[in-house]
Amino acid sequence: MNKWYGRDSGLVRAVDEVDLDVPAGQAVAIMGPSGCGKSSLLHLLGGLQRPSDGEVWLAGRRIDTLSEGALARLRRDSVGFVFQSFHLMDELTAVENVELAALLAGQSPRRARRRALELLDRVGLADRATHLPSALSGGQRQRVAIARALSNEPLVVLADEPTGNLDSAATVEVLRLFEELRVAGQTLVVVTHDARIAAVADRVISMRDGSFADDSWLAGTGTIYGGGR
Ligand SMILES: Nc1ncnc2c1ncn2[C@@H]1O[C@H](COP(=O)(O)OP(=O)(O)OP(=O)(O)O)[C@@H](O)[C@H]1O
Repeated sequence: MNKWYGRDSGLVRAVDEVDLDVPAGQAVAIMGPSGCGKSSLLHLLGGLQRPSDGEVWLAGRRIDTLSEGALARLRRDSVGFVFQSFHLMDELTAVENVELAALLAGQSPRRARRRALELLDRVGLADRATHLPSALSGGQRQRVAIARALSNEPLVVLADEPTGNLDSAATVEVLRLFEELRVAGQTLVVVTHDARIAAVADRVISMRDGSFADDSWLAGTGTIYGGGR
């Protein structure tokens, strides 16, 4: 698939002829210098952007041709997003942030609350459930964001520089969580500059100028991304 921005002499080939299969349960780290297309690729995988050319298949379903509404539902119900700057709602407590995502994904209020509390417990923040994000450390905020990303039981968690704003100790906390998710069989795609995250991934892809310069894994049968060709 391709993602181009601009045109003519201003054309940027942000994602250039990339062919990616990700089997269920694989933890993938995408690395590479600034501007090589990592975020653009992640946005294509999450249905946040459409490819300029080519197809995106998620769990056997072609997603790049979905309507805006269907794409929004797919993101809400099937994808967990984690961002560098957390993107929590400042006026909601930790548990409310997680709960809201579960409610939006269609869970009943009672189930959404129970699931939110379970997830906060899973990320080690049961005792911070009623704190506002402003009363949490960066690492704690990112762990709330990871709990939120899991609230819809996503097919895949997509993370864009999840430790980019964290100090070393907080990075280790988040690293430990990703490792737990990987062991639990959660499919993960993480864009990162952090070699420590890459070290716990099953597969490391290095990008250069929109293409894969290196891929530590030899493609087999695709079941999460790919499989549509
Ligand atoms: N909306 C846009 N319009 C025009 N060009 C864009 C747009 N988004 C990204 N680009 C360009 O596409 C290329 C890839 O950008 P992208 O953000 O995917 O790279 P990245 O590897 O994630 O970078 P970083 O590590 O700095 O976040 C860059 O040259 C960037 O300037």
